Amino acid sequence: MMAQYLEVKRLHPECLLFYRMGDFYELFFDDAVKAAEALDITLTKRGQHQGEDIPMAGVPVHAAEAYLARLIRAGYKVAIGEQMEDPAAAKKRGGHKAVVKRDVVRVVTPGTLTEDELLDARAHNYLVALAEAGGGLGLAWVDVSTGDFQVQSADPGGLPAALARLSPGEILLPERLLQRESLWETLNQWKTVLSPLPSARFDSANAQKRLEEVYGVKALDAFGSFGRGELAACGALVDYVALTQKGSLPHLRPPRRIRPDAVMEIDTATRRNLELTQALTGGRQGSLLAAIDRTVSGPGARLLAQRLAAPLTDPAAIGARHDAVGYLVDGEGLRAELRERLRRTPDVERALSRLTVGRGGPRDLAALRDGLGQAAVLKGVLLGSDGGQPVEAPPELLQQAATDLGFHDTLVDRLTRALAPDLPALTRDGGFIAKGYTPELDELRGLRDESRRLIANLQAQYVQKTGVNALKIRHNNVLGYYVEVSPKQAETLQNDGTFIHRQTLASAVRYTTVELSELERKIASAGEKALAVEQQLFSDLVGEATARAAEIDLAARALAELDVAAGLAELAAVDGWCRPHVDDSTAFDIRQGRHPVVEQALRAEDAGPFVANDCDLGAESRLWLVTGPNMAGKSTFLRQNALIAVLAQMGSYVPAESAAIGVVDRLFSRVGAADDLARGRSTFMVEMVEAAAILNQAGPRALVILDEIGRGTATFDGLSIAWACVEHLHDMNRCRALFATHYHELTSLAGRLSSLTCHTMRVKEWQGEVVFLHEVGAGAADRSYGIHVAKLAGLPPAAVKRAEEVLETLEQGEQAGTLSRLADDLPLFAAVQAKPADTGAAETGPSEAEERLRAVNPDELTPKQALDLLYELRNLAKGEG
Ligand SMILES: Nc1ncnc2c1ncn2[C@@H]1O[C@H](COP(=O)(O)OP(=O)(O)OP(=O)(O)O)[C@@H](O)[C@H]1O
Repeated sequence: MMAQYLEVKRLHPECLLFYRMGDFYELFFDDAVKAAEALDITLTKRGQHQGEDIPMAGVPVHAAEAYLARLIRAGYKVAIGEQMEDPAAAKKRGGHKAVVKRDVVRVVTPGTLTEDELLDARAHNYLVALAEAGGGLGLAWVDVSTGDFQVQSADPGGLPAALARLSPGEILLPERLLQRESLWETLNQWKTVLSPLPSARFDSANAQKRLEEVYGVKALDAFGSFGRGELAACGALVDYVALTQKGSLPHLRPPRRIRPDAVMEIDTATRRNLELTQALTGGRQGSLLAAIDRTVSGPGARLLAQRLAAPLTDPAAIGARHDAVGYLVDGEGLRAELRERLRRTPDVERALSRLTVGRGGPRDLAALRDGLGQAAVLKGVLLGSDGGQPVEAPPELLQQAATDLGFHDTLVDRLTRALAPDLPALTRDGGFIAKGYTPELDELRGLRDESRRLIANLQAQYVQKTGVNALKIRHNNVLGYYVEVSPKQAETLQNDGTFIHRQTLASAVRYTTVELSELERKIASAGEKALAVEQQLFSDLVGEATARAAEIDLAARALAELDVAAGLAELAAVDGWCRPHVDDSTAFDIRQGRHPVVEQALRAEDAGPFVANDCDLGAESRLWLVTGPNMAGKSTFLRQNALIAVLAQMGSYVPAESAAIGVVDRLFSRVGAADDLARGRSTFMVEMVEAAAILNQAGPRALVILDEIGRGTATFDGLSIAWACVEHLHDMNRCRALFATHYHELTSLAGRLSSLTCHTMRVKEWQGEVVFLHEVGAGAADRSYGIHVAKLAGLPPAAVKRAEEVLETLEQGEQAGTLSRLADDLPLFAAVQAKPADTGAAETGPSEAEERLRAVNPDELTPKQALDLLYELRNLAKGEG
């Protein structure tokens, strides 16, 4: 047996091997040690290998799913090694020593799950493949549980944002890409989900053949024109799915090619900062997704999350989504009806996928029956053909959904007639085919039930014959059916030739009879035959359903589309959101915008109304400098505008009175400071890396949100960096931007930079207290009120008083110092010079730092070199000071 084990294990070295032994899956050697630790189960030993004890751990088969889930979550892959024959068959083959044949029937990996128990109903689980061929990178992804299959080209620069958008469960890549320096940083972020494979598996020519074979086409052109990198990625993906499912490929839609510029590019840091699908605290709670999700089905929730993660850039496509939402905002009755029905619609996508890989059960067929049944009704509701209110014709997207819902009457009807009212989860024990569906099954079942009645008759007959009233016919798994009497009564039966003795216990004596054995045989064979018939009917039904996989899948997607549109419409109608106008301009004019998450939080806490604010980043005021005290709402204001852009472009209405937005192609945000200790970076370093990414990449269609850049370092450093960033954004990037800062000195830039305008969060001082109005007004703040916030936070009175004294002294000093002159000169350099000027060093000719600076050509510097230079300059300045 060990030899067999080692052979199976040799073929799956990267997996933990679940080796089936009777009612348990056993793990041996290192696998046992790892599993025992991850699952908190006992580590024992069994036998010896090369003179050493073999460590062993096991999980019961009936509870294996739960253990699997935990191992997958802990990042393991698991190969399931099943017994491929009956132990009796093995014995027949080779006597007592024969080992039951075993083979791996499936490899469970984080990216290839299909079971509901292992998946989150409301989130996609993407398996991603990254490949390189013909000098380009290709990125393909598939959700095996739904068959959604897409592909795009990528470059090392755009890869981080694409991966952040997909948030993969598992990433396949050729081993050699692990060594690629330009990808190292990106891949390192995802290292827990990487599955490196031999590079030969990513061959684009093989991939093409493989895909043509899978989709039964002669050329792939019908699906789009794919680059070689894209082909290689698709091929590797399909191969891996087939390999892990051991040949039974689930239904996969033909790969859909996405143009990288068809979606708004949002990098990892921005997604995190804006809490799009996950709050900073980790969960979904508190994220934008949670705040806008009014969907009522799993597929709807998944599609919503997918859309939020990938807002569009094509105004026409965005407008089409707005049309669908708008139609359902107006049609209140229709919306209510759709949502009520969708709520009762099961997850057709995932049921279909399980059925196609041969892992489905009777309940999955029922899901198709109910889901497709609802689809037919929904179609009628949508097109007004159900006798409801005639409404104006639905917009294109909803028309398309109605068409895609299709006609499935025959299948639904068949399933309705075939399935029993109460369904078991598994086909194993039968009992899922309805009475009356086939005469053959009814007859076998009748025979089985009839035989049971015959047994009761027989018992009555024996009671009469023997005069023993307590005589019973019973059944157990060892003896089968038997006649049982108490030892006292046994004598009566002993003398009757009919009864053949089987067993004597302290409390009972058991017999069989020829008639009883005969009946038993009949019952067993009727039961067996009935089960076989049921299982055959099951696979017929599954075959019938999977033959229509493409149409069913289309209907499933249409259901999700309807759920998303109706959910967004519900949100817009109830919370008073407006339809944004999105076009190709560079406008950004939000009137009375609100932050959806903060607004909901305030409402939940009954903490007063949310104050709406305007934001117009038109050509004259592309760059807004927002100052204001702590706690006045700067961050909220900045984020709300970014979120409104995301919502508008994903196809949702927005929390505002009106919104006109020229398509944003890239969104950047640097909000708040967070350490990244795992990667050995300080808060300041993280901040600078993110700022560098923005200044290097933001083009004229980008939207940039910068909150308190530079606050993680000494005042002068910070101010200088912030200053330089504002100038760079204004002159070089020329994008729409909101820049919040505590450095009031920056407001003096307004005079020099034509498209920069200053705004401030208004506060009122009232009876010595500060009241935050959360209102954005023109102008600049004159004070930070930091000490006021410290007081609110409960800093001891003595410390507050002392802080006020220190502030007063500092403010007097500042007026006399060089700082106030800062705005008059070339600003960044003035800050660097501030210290030497104090000590009179400036009079002795250009300093070393100045010399160094003159030798620099900023346009040729990489961000890293710029940062190094900054440190160098500071050290020089320190030396000179
Ligand atoms: N427009 C608004 N209407 C009502 N309440 C608001 C508004 N904006 C912000 N608030 C409230 O004020 C709190 C602080 O807001 P926010 O964090 O945006 O302030 P901030 O100015 O960025 O502060 P800091 O400078 O300390 O980071 C929020 O948690 C919210 O409760």
